[in-house]
Amino acid sequence: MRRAVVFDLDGTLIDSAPDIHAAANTVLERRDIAPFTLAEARGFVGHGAAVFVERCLSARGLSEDAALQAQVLEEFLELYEGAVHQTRPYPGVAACLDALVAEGLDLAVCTNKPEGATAAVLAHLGLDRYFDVVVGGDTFAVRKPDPAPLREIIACLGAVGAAYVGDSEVDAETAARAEVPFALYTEGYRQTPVEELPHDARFEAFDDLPAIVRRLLAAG
Ligand SMILES: O=C(O)COP(=O)(O)O
Ligand SMILES: [Mg+2]
Repeated sequence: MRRAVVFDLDGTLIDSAPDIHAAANTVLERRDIAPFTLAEARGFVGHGAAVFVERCLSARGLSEDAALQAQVLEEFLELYEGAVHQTRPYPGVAACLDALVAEGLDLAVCTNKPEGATAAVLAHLGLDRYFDVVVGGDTFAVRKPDPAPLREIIACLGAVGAAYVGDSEVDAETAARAEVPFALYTEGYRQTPVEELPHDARFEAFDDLPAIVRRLLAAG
């Protein structure tokens, strides 16, 4: 009986906001558009690169300019794949993934980050070897919070039980719609108070996740 743990990426396995922030500001500054703080940029992450750029421009009153939006997105995506310099896994991530693999679980990633940037950062950090399936925001026609990518991953792994681990509003909604138990990592990019986000378990340290996963999979 195969069982799987599917992870969100940005704000869950890795703290990538500093690189996303730097890439965005580089593109905006080329056009004399005022840069954002790290906290502001972090708050725009969650629905993929296109929505991230839309949110940046809309915060500067530039949401009506479709041509500008397309150019900024194109330049942002060019920088995004190499945006790995400041990105780090959260503390305890590798040891946690080792422990889950040792328990015989299949691991996968379901992120809204573009597929190319996802592959690049996972390889850069040596995390790619853990995952049997990796789905990005542009892998399918739909992305989270549509439940289809998560469901597709679980079907593709042939898993009879699964848990989803993520940090955000998007992840909580995805898990609920896919009817998959959800563990919320509380140290990521969520904007909503923890109590207001539906979750089956929550954790602030990756050391605690193997026991949580065991409990969620036993209950499912
Ligand atoms: O890149 C994003 O907007 C979100 O990425 P995530 O789904 O891994 O949190
Ligand atoms: Mg996330």
